[in-house]
Amino acid sequence: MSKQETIQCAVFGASGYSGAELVWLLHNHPEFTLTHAFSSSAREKAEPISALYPQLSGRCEQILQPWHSDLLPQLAQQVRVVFLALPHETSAELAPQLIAAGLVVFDLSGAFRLSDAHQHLQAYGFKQPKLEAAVPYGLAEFTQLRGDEPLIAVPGCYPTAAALALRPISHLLTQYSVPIVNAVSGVTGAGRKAQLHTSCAEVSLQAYGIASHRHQPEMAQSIGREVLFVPHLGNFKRGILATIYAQVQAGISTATIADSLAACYADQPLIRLVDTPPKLAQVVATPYCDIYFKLHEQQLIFSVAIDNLLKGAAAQAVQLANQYFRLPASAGLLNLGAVV
Ligand SMILES: NC(=O)C1=CN([C@@H]2O[C@H](COP(=O)(O)OP(=O)(O)OC[C@H]3O[C@@H](n4cnc5c(N)ncnc54)[C@H](OP(=O)(O)O)[C@@H]3O)[C@@H](O)[C@H]2O)C=CC1
Ligand SMILES: CC(=O)N[C@@H](CCC(=O)OP(=O)(O)O)C(=O)O
Repeated sequence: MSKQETIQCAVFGASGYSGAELVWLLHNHPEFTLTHAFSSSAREKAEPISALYPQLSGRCEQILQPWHSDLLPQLAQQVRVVFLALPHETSAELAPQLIAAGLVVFDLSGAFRLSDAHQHLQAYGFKQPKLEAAVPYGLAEFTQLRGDEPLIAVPGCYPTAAALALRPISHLLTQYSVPIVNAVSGVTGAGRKAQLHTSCAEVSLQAYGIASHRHQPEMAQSIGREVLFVPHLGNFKRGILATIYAQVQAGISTATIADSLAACYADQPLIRLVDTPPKLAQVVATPYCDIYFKLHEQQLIFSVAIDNLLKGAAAQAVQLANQYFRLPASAGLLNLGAVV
């Protein structure tokens, strides 16, 4: 494919953490060309993304521009695909306009992840816009995109880690097992906007949102059974380490679990089944999800690691776009490092 024939795309929320990672991935992608990067605080004066992220100086000088709805007809002519790395409610408002203009939207927010409108309202505090077609929930390893969907909901960071461990073995759990997901995230999970309680110097490893986080219903929907979720915030920059406990049926062996995971992920290049509990350092700045498990009597324990901004956000979105356009799952995702 010559550069002329690449797929033109745009990023909204490009000044934010997930948006900046998207810009970097798309800037380097062999089959996509990033033509527009929007940021709500971009001034009329053109400013390159390297003004916000100096580590990109000389490597990516993508201009950040402000968005006005007047730009939509022109954008729809120039671009096929749009990635939204925006607050949930902003995505909910913008995505229907982009779809109506004929664009394909990969939404990194939670605006369209929950299929139950009441659950969505409870979790997010605003009504989900009604769309004509059902929105696929894009846990990449478990989603078959046809390539004609107008909107794809990219899963949340914590639910990605939990579901990649639990989905392949869910049928081996006891009927009433309610898996417990304890996960620790770095502060980039809270986004770039400065807030005292997520500032690295203020944070000291702490649980929050116990059994009430909006990702709990998302995990339950993805896994197909109730879960108990306890997120924690750690004073490190990026990465999620999830420890997951679930009860398997009597007689299930280590080999059965290993075989289920191996069969499920045999052709999935971004899942690594590992023999020792993963360290965050081995996934940070990579698009991988590393999964380790141990069976102790009937208790199955997983240790799972992802980079929240990559496999938990930008890299998974690009992986889904790869699938949408029939490209290899890992196209443009390996050997790049990260921005933030
Ligand atoms: N951080 C993470 O680990 C993950 C994040 N996500 C989701 O991705 C999305 C982006 O998150 P993240 O990158 O962390 O967030 P950031 O806070 O880092 O960035 C948010 C972006 O949205 C823009 N923005 C904020 N308010 C508005 C508005 N009213 N109108 C238009 N643009 C606006 C900001 O632009 P500006 O600053 O220029 O105004 C910024 O570019 C969220 O929906 C989040 O839930 C999903 C998975 C993981
Ligand atoms: C550490 C931290 O604050 N993490 C965020 C979750 C990450 C995120 O942005 O949420 P989505 O995946 O739903 O988009 C939180 O708990 O709200």
